[in-house]
Amino acid sequence: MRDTVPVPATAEGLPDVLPITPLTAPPTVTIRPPGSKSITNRALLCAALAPGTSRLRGALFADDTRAMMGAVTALGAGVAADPDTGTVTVTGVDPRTSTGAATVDARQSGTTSRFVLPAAALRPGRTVVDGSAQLRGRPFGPVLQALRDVGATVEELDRPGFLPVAVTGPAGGGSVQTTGHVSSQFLSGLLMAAPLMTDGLTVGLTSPLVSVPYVKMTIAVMAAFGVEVRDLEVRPGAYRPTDYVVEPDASAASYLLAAAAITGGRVTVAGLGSDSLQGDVGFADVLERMGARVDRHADALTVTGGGPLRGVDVNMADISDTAQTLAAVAVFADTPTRVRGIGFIRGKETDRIGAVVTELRRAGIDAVEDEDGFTIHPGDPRPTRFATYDDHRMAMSLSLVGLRAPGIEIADPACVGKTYPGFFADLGRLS
Ligand SMILES: O=C(O)C1=C[C@@H](OP(=O)(O)O)[C@@H](O)[C@H](O)C1
Ligand SMILES: C=C(OP(=O)(O)O)C(=O)O
Repeated sequence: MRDTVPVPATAEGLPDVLPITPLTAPPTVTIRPPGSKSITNRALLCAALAPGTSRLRGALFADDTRAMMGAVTALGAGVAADPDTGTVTVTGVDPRTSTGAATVDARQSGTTSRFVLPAAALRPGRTVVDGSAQLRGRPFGPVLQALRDVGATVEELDRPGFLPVAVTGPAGGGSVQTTGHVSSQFLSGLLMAAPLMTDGLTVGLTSPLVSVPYVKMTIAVMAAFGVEVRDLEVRPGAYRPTDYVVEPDASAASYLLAAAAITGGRVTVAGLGSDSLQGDVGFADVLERMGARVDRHADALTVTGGGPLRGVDVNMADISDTAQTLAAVAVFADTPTRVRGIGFIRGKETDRIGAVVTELRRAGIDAVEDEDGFTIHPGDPRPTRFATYDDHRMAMSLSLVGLRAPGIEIADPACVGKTYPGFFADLGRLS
């Protein structure tokens, strides 16, 4: 066990441009993707707020979780990370007793920044939260307003509603209203800090909630650490230090399962069972609707391709991190695919609707941008160097096109380091 945070942050060693070689035969392979980013970052924060020592196993080691490890360290928790065994040992802190100045660099991580702001608002000390230029372009207004409403002082240090911000507590809690349609991460962050607010917290939503399964995941991880959420109400209380096992990442699994569907192979994702906490396992249901075979086991998920794929009309508001994956699959279907309900993904790492449509069009595919999603007409992609917009999901999704079409290259492949540093190594296991 090492006593710093020696986390491999990037997909080191990747070239500036990576050619993808089409598969010569359908793959039959079992792969265990790395730990879930979303569960790792929730468990890290709950553990950091629990008095005592918690141990996370199967945690993700990537740029986003490195950001959260750094963030909770800045709030005063102890973090000892061992990437070789996937174990993180966290020594919790009571932020309400923490008075010094602190600085958090959330890097590119939406979860880290949106989860840590309410936790930082528990501290009587002043915490500056900032991130990469990309994260500075993503919305924060709703959570900043909610923190003011529960008694914290919030200073927007640049543009109103954006990072960097300084937050000074303590946040007393009570009840607060916030929006649901921009990001579910605001609600998740408020809920995780809530038990340490003097009055607890009840959250009301002023607009429909997107990414609903992530809030259920928040409630499940909080429960594992001993805190109950009922009807978005949290009573004052304490987290319990816990040994916690992190599932493999279901969004990461979407690329591997999609690869099976488009190449007529069979891919089993180990460790993702039918009782997964992650909504993104539902991506397999979409592949099933398209004609792939899906076998669900207690501790694994298998997709088998082979027959023709039909286009689908699908609302992906619950599983929007897999929308770009579906765009790549849709290229190889027999009929068009329409994805709805995901207008909010224009505010992620990039405008994901505009980006995926632009890139597929550059490859000669008839892709159309809709206000709340996109439509992809099947076609034969021509050789193309895909731009990836510093968005890990652009790189991972568009590389799927190259498993069938010759001449596909991925620019800046190292951007996968945000959540899946070993992605291209795992993709190579398909050939
Ligand atoms: O809570 C989480 O762990 C996440 C929620 C989703 O974001 P939004 O709620 O902003 O859609 C998702 O896109 C992100 O990758 C992880
Ligand atoms: C949107 C994502 O991440 P985040 O919001 O946590 O930065 C993602 O991983 O696709």
